[in-house]
Amino acid sequence: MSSANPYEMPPEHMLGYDGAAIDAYYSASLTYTRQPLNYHLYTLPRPEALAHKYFVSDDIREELQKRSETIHTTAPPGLGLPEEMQGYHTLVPLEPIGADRRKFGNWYSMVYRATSSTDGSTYILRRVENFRLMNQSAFGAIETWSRLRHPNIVSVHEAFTTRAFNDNSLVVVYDDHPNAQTLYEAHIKPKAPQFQNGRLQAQSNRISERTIWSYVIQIANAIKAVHDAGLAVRLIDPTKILITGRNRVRIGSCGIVDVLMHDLHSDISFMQQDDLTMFGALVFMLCCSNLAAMNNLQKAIDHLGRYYSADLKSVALFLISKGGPHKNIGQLFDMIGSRLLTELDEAQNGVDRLENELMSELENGRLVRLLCKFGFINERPEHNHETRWSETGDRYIVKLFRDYVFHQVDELGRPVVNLTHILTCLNKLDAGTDERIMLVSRDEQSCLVVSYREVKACIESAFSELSRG
Ligand SMILES: Nc1ncnc2c1ncn2[C@@H]1O[C@H](COP(=O)(O)OP(=O)(O)OP(=O)(O)O)[C@@H](O)[C@H]1O
Repeated sequence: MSSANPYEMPPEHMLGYDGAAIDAYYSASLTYTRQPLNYHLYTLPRPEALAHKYFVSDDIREELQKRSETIHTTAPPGLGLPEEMQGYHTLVPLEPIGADRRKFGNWYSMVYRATSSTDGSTYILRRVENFRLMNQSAFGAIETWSRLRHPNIVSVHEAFTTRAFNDNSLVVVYDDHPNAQTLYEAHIKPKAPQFQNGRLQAQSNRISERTIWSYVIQIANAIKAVHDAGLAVRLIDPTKILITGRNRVRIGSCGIVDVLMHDLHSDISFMQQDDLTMFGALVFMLCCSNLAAMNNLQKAIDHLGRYYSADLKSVALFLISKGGPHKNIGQLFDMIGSRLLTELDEAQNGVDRLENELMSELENGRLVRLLCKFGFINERPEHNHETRWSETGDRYIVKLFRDYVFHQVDELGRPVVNLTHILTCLNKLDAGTDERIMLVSRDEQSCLVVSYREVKACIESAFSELSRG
């Protein structure tokens, strides 16, 4: 009896995967029009009671699909962007060109997504315009940053200067988190009013206490890792912290200030103290939904006290207080107490949820392999000088089975388009069950009763004949 497990089959039975046939470094000149995707193309609403799922849930699929679409978006022509630069191509600006621009210290900066020619992945390039590097040692900190990997920090890859933009630009390269939003965009930027109950109503930006704690814990965790590595974040601002998934925040733009301010030799512990103050200001800005919250501290404290817990207020005040040289990020964790456990619970629940989602996709690859085998065999115009190879012998049964799976019609002659039928048939075929089915030819002149086990054997023998050829 043949094995029911496709992974135990000898290699020639496995479907070949030719990595070289796929161009990972897709051509920069490739432009095409994207058709809007129907994200729910192949899932119908299912009764909740059906515990077993075949596909990952629609909202996760849609989110991941949108990220993938974002990665493949190209820039409109005529922006005058460099074609290629230090191993990166297909640059796409992530901010509107020519819009109102805030300065990054003394400099203007611009953010692009670009594809690496080395590994085919996309990265984020933050370019600082008109920056002249005086001393190569300014890149020293970038090396330390690039070794720091942390779940709440956008990883730094490398930095270089370039004249590709027709000026002297500094470029720092970061991990790409497609469709990330900054904390500013998500929580502070005023939202357009919306119609509710027939009236145009202002949208509140207030963040729940639970979410604020989650942000505080994640950012504190990142700052601790940075300080432990002997570095300082130096830029903690709602426009530079990204939300990269559900509730997940990461500090972005790390390392850039170290290069820009390299000549101003500051004491690291002083800069680390500064991080805590910036972090405290961030908490006030988020709680008040206002970038300028620190301009009127008393008002900000009153607001925080009115809408949030006393514990959160203590944390914010601790961070902005002049605590002396011994004040450090570790002390914050003593104040957070059991909220850390709540965060841990949530994170673990999140992993469980995703693992369950992953389980539902587990079988897809197996079924695709089976479908590919069908594709290799059915309607093959010729094999071994036999033009009717795919219509004769075992292959005839494979053809009838293909019709049984895909080409059934109902009593009125309408196509049966039922995914469950296909999945059931393919799973029984893969398992090689003894259940018997009746296969009927299209002209209804011949009729065969066969078991799934027999059909499976036919497919295996036809496929191995092809693989040997
Ligand atoms: N690592 C990253 N991955 C994905 N998107 C990113 C990344 N870093 C930045 N972005 C996106 O790029 C856009 C521009 O970033 P930027 O930091 O310039 O924000 P900004 O709000 O425009 O700030 P500023 O006004 O200071 O330029 C933001 O929408 C942000 O979500």
